[in-house]
Amino acid sequence: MAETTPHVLIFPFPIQGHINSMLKLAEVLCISGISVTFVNTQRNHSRHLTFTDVQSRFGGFPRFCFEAIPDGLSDQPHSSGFSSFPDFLGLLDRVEKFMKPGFRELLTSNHRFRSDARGPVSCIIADGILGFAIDVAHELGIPSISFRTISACGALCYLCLPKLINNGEIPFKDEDMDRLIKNVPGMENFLRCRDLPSFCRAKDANDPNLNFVITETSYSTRATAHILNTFEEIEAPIISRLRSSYWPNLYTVGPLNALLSTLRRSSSTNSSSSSSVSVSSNASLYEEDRSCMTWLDKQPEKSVVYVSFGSLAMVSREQWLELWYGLVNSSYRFLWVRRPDSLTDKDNEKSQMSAELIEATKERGYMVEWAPQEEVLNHPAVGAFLTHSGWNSTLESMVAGVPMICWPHSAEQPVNSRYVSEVWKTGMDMKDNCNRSTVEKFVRDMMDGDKRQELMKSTTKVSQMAQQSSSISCNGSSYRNYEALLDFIRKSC
Ligand SMILES: O=c1ccn([C@@H]2O[C@H](COP(=O)(O)OP(=O)(O)O[C@H]3O[C@H](CO)[C@@H](O)[C@H](O)[C@H]3O)[C@@H](O)[C@H]2O)c(=O)[nH]1
Ligand SMILES: C[C@H]1CC[C@@H]2C(C(=O)O)=CO[C@@H](O)[C@@H]21
Repeated sequence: MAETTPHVLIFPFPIQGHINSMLKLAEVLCISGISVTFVNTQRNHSRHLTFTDVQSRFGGFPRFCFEAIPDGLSDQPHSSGFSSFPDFLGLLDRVEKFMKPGFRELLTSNHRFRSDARGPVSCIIADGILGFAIDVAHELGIPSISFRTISACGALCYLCLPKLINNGEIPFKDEDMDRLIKNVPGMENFLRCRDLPSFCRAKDANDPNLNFVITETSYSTRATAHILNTFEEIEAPIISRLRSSYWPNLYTVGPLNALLSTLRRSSSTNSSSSSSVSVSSNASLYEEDRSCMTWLDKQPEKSVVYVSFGSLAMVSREQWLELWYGLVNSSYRFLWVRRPDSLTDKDNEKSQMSAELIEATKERGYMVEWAPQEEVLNHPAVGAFLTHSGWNSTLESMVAGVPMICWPHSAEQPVNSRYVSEVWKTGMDMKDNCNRSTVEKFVRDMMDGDKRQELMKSTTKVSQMAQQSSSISCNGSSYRNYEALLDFIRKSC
């Protein structure tokens, strides 16, 4: 009997950091001959068509298609949508009112997939915080895989939150943020109160954001299998504990940016077609300003600090100015991404800018609203990354071999920044500090201090491990795990 080609439906939480990693997984599966349907929201699908080359990127895969479901934004300007953390509860409301029924309708309606030449959906890969998608999969008898797009260390912290509450470790009882946390196994010697996910700083155990992540994380344990965008060598003890205590059928296939590059190279070498392999993996919901690449081309090697805080972080005018003065006073060059919707207080920012700040910025700074980040991190002029420690940014910096100065904002970023500084030694943690003298000191220490030599040794080693994990010739751990995931998906259909 002819082997049936699996038809996998992939469904991300509708924000940049989740879409990027899940669209990379979609392409990886397409290269392996799997039929893939990628479910976007209508707003994000429209942004992808406007700001990216996703149509040509997936045009060579006839068994791939996008589907777009309602998001409650159709009557709002194109620029609106979820792009700031305070709007999180507004987004959750739209997930409940529009995405949940829209997803169910997509899966249960006849006109969608029944006539689809690719055959019915045989496996659903849903974002680890969209628990309702697991319910729909169970109702339809379709195997479900939960893909949590954060680090393994972040995921373990979330899974341990009920225990932290039961043992009185959260909410915090006093102001001592350096007290060690006892109830996250494997982190007892270095994880402090201030390093826990930002939701743990809630004053009330019934905080809605805290309860959302606890509920969705517990939901995810019902999936048939789990995926993480990480690699065994960087988080081995945590991954082992996740498998033994929570997610026995766990596939670690990251860094997905490295795995995708590997499979693209392998595919273009093997395929007889001369079609050029897409090099872009841009899934941006904003327009990239590529002028920064021209500016970088004019800068000396390893001379630039790249500054970006992801797609959700909100920064006050006071924080911007402290960062700005710190960067300028460090005397190093900087490329700064200032997402247009990231300022909490837009008015009279210019009034605070002194003439010397403006002059110094012209001399050695460059600012864009959104950059081709992976290309920037791999540019020879970039010597360090001042980041918010979002997991995609952290992985991208690791693969590129760029050391990080971490200024975490929200979610599991504080856990990531603690691991970067204390465990992986691939950067420094500036957590809870944003004054100009601290920023200046961190940049100087990073760019030319003795500390840099030490950090570059471990950063280079981690970069090599990340590349090897997805290497076919090295039979890398993530490549092996990806092959095992493919086997699981093929047996599911
Ligand atoms: O100018 C820019 C800035 C960012 N990026 C890309 O945008 C993504 C940002 O993702 P990430 O670094 O993970 O940050 P967030 O957008 O903040 O991601 C959210 O989702 C992540 C994955 O779940 C979590 O780790 C974070 O805490 C959460 O804030 C990355 O792939 C970047 O390459 C660009 O392409 N251009
Ligand atoms: C808006 C944030 C709530 C938690 C989500 C998340 C996760 O998967 O745990 C990481 O950060 C954000 O993307 C989401």
